[in-house]
Amino acid sequence: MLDQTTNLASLLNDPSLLETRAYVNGAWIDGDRGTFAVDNPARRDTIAEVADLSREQVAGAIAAAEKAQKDWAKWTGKERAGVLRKWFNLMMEHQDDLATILTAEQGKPLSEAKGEIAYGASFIEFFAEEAKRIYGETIPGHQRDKRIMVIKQPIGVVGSITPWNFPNAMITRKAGPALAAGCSFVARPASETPLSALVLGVLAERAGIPAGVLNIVPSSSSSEIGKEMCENPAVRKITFTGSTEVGRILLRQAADQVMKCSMELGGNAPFIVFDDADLDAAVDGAILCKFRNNGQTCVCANRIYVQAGVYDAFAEKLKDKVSKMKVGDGLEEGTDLGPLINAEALEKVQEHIADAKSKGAEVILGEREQNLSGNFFAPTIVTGATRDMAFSTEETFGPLAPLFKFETEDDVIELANDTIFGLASYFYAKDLSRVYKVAEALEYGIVGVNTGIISTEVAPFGGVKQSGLGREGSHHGIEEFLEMKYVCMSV
Ligand SMILES: NC(=O)C1=CN([C@@H]2O[C@H](COP(=O)(O)OP(=O)(O)OC[C@H]3O[C@@H](n4cnc5c(N)ncnc54)[C@H](OP(=O)(O)O)[C@@H]3O)[C@@H](O)[C@H]2O)C=CC1
Ligand SMILES: O=C(O)CCCC(=O)O
Repeated sequence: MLDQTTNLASLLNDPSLLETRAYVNGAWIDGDRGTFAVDNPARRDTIAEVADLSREQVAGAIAAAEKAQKDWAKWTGKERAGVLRKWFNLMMEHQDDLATILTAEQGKPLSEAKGEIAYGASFIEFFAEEAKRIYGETIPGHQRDKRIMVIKQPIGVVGSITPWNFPNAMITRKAGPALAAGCSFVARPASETPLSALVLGVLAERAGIPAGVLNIVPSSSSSEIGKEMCENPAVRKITFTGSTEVGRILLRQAADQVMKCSMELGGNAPFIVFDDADLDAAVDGAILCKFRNNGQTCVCANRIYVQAGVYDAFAEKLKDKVSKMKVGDGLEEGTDLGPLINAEALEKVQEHIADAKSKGAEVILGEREQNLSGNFFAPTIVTGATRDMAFSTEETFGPLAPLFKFETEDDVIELANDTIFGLASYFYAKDLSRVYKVAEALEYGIVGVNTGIISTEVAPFGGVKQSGLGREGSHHGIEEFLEMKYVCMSV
């Protein structure tokens, strides 16, 4: 455990993995703006001071990435696959240390952090394999003397901005396909969780990824760095995960350069339990889906709709299981729910509960702030949720499960789709025709049927409506980092 007398490095098998300087052009550098503090959300104390890069330093990283990309693009797919594979192996070899660093700065339980490292590494493994399969195409010519060939080429320098909720996997899900495609990468991690990003730089260097191909640029000024990435003509693509609000800002900024953008933005996932569902399986699925990462996931259930005939039984079973979940420091054995990321996140959960109560909802479990020193909050269930309550339209991003009652399939589809978001959705049902109809009717990029976990490197992750643009993961994920060129030959 971390306390006043134990520092983070002493908890690691390989303390040299803990890096606080930025990684630019293969060198570890200090920030022109000094350092900024990284806090442990379980104790609210500072665990590291990290290099705070200026906008000019990030411009330098972009210039280095532009230069390095020219050679990297010439490597064969198999050569790129070789070093990416080494990077993957190193992540898995140091999985325990990477997870300890992640939990220390982000808060999630160590077992979940280990899961995230394996999940994050899986994108590097998957896209290392895809590096060899960037196929073009030939098209029969439109005239007798014409031959048409389509080739795929790396888009160039990629600017990446990622959030704190998955400080490892959100970077690897972007860097894996980018590097496999032959792009170079400048990553600006969330200011709450830069250590998990920097350790990826340490391992990339050890794996032999050439200088300048991967750059990690922590900075306390996200807006300045976002502007540099959008305004610098060397950057050809922005890839972002975070709130829809910031996604809109980046899209506006990127418009001036007509820059390609991938956006993984907010969600407001409905989780629907029909009366023919296996209720115990639905309860287990809801717990995984709602409380993973303490509800701080854009694919977490935000609204739980339960059909009238099974509403009370579902609420009772859910309450029974959730009441046994242990809240505590993620580094302690047996913790199911760690702290929330910061005080604002805690306030948002409290506001959503207060709003719901003022409109008639009943709290059947939780609500209290835990009697612990960090950003802890007890998992909370409210019944009697209605569409005028704040969580109907806004992501809570915390451990609050609101239960809405519905009568018919048509009603719940209308309710579920009544949002500007369209990332993940879930439902539990057995009737086959219902399963098909509902899966087709949900206006979401992802539908989980009889499962609460949908994340995998082999499937295309992404949303419709204001949840974003583009897909990450699967063979589709690499297309986001490639340009198509059509070559017309007269023979
Ligand atoms: N889709 C998802 O996975 C996520 C969704 N969210 C949603 O967003 C809400 C707010 O969370 P929050 O962390 O504030 O999300 P943000 O969208 O504000 O932050 C995500 C990333 O964007 C950076 N950022 C913030 N403002 C700018 C800007 N103007 N230009 C460039 N980069 C910027 C942040 O930097 P910095 O770290 O310095 O703030 C962070 O790295 C959550 O409650 C949740 O609803 C949040 C995180 C992930
Ligand atoms: O909140 C996010 O954007 C990350 C989703 C994590 C996952 O891939 O499951």
